[in-house]
Amino acid sequence: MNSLRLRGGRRLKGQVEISGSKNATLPIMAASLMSMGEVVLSGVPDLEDINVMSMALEILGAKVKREADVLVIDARTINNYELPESISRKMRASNLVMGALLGRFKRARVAYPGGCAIGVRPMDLHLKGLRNLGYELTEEYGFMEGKAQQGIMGKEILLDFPSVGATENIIMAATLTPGITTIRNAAREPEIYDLQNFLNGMGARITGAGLDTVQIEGVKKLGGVEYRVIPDRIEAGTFMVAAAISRGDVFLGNVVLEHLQPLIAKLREIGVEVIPKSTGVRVIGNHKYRPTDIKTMPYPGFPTDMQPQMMALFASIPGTSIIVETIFENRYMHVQELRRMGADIKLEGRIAIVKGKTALEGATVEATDLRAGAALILAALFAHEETIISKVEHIDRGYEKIHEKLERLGVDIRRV
Ligand SMILES: CC(=O)N[C@H]1[C@@H](OP(=O)(O)OP(=O)(O)OC[C@H]2O[C@@H](n3ccc(=O)[nH]c3=O)[C@H](O)[C@@H]2O)O[C@H](CO)[C@@H](O)[C@@H]1O
Ligand SMILES: C=C(OP(=O)(O)O)C(=O)O
Repeated sequence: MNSLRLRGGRRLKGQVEISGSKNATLPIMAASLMSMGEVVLSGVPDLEDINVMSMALEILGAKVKREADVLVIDARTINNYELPESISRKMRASNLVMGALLGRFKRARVAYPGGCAIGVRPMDLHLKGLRNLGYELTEEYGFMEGKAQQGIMGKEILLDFPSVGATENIIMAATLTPGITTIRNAAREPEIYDLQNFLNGMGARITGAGLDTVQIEGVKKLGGVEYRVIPDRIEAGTFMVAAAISRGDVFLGNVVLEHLQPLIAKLREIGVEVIPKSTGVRVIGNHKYRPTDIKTMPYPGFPTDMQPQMMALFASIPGTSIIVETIFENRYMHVQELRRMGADIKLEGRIAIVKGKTALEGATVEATDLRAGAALILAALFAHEETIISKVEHIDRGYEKIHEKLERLGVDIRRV
């Protein structure tokens, strides 16, 4: 198992190129299963989660080839609609093949997904939505099994909560289901909009993604497409916070500023200078930050995937900042590790009270999940002495070559 050794105290300086979005690529890869042509994806990040999704597609019978940041997927030959537990358990996003397989075969058998220990993460909203379309869904022996009933037909579906994955699974199944499906209270994340654009590129008829009502007119068949995925807004956000916490000066290339608005607003409130440029964004830190509050919400609210990183930043700002985590009930695993580094954080249910300090101390800590690991890297940039972060495999799920990118910005970091 890998660890990262990181010596804090340096101001980050220079330029970093943001990779393609993990959370956009994963549903797009799943949706490729419905294509009767060749899918060529570019801007695909080199990440463990992407490798797992590639394996899932291959197990289902697709051919997947990778060259640099381009992935070529040929699903014309797939003949299997069952995803075994050995692969499903490796990550939460494996559940996204469900909607695609139902669309393509009108049958699917998918073992319950695994993923980070940030909450229970049930599948009820996915299954309820798919049932509404006329698919019969059963849950037995650790599998979700679906098949089309007579006369499946697009419908009005009202999601009880704007779940990202449920919205994506329903969009995919509805794409190859006759009639018109309308999803109300749909998730509005940029990754949903990217999925819509990708599917429409293959011949789907979807409108409204990015708003709370998405309409899908079922088509009979999808063809091939060449498509570039959007930049990763969470990787970008993490590097923005890295610039801020190290009181550095960093230019980020390959970003979509609109996707970063909830974070930019908070960074500016704190006193971080965020300067949009035509080819990216420049972030300049200083020593006069003010504490603030965040409440995680579905997009365009503040993203839960940036909550741990903001907690690290708050721990470096004298005064009291408050965090309310409303999306995942167990997304405070990083608190205990940040405390080892001297952070003063109290938890009251879903509320975290962070009393910032002028210094943190290096320690031996564990990345308990992906963004918790990112928060520890950020805290380590601010800490005196050396921090050793174990279980880096969690961080590698979502950050492409993170130690190399940080090293180029002047961080004293080693992978051991
Ligand atoms: C691969 C990917 O894109 N992952 C992202 C996706 O996860 P994911 O799609 O799993 O997140 P959801 O939006 O579905 O989950 C949000 C909340 O809804 C609950 N829920 C969800 C589905 C369901 O059927 N029942 C239910 O109760 C979850 O337990 C959670 O508390 O969106 C999350 C919220 O922005 C992000 O943190 C993840 O990084
Ligand atoms: C929670 C995340 O991913 P996943 O949904 O794949 O667990 C994340 O990207 O922060």
